[in-house]
Amino acid sequence: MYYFIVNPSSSSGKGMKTWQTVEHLLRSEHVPYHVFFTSRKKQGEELAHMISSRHAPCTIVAVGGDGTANEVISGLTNYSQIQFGYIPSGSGNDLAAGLNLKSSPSAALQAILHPKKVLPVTVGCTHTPEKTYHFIVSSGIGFDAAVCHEAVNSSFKKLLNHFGLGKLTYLGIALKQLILLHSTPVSMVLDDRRQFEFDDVFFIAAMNLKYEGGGFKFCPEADPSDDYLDLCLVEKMSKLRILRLLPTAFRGEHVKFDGVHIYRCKKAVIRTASPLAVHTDGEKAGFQRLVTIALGQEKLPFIVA
Ligand SMILES: Nc1ncnc2c1ncn2[C@@H]1O[C@H](COP(=O)(O)OP(=O)(O)OP(=O)(O)O)[C@@H](O)[C@H]1O
Repeated sequence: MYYFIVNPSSSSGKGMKTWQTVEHLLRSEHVPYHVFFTSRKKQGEELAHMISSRHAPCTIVAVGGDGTANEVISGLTNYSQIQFGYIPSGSGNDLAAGLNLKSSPSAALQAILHPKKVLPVTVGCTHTPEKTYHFIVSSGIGFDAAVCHEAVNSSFKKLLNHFGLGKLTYLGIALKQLILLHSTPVSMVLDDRRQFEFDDVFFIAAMNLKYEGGGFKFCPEADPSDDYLDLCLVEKMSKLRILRLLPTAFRGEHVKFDGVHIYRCKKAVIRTASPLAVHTDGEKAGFQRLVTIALGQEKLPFIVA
């Protein structure tokens, strides 16, 4: 049985149109399915938990943006008994880009109905003193997270989505956030043994996939099935230099800049001198001075082709 969890309001209403296309195809192929629509935050997580604990074995499909995929994945249990599918209809769509998923709803659905490749994907966990959050794309602290915090309720995002340009939201807000940008001392321990101290850091992005923020290829070598997180740490530099760096990050060429460091680890403990914004898959995870970002143990069977 196929269970669909649909965020109708993703990408400013595009989610409903995407679902209508998908439903038409399901009916024309006489595929048995159940559909649930989310109407508020966190409902995707609750639905995913209910379906995976009561109805496995089954295929669970999220229809929406990266935030919806994040909620559904956060709620899933019984990984060995389910297959996860994703039909992108969001603003940024970094998850689809990172896994090379089909972007058209009909092609994405065909891949889910007739899977040729199911990738065992490791899900990440960001532990804060209050709560543990999950992520599949990335989790970050500092500048990139401040951009995500603003993008979540942005009317600019709604406007750009209206013209099919939602991806540019993050770049636009990033340019604005540059004005507010500040750095902080950071101490970081990787895998309980490699210790680093930095005087001034703008942000750290822990990447399971290559892209975040609507296409910034912060960790060009990130691979969701390799059991490692790739970290991109950007030290303080002039704002003019950041302005030059950001566009190169779309091609992953920012790694050549002095002050940009790439690490690979299974666990990162990050302490900052002042509280900084934290995100998981673009969703808010508060302001924190201490986070532990790590990969989980289990692998989620993710239909990728
Ligand atoms: N019916 C709803 N109305 C408003 N918000 C919803 C609804 N259902 C879910 N949400 C919330 O909307 C948030 C954003 O949704 P989603 O990520 O799918 O779309 P998006 O923001 O357009 O895309 P992206 O994350 O790729 O930028 C999710 O965190 C989810 O909790």
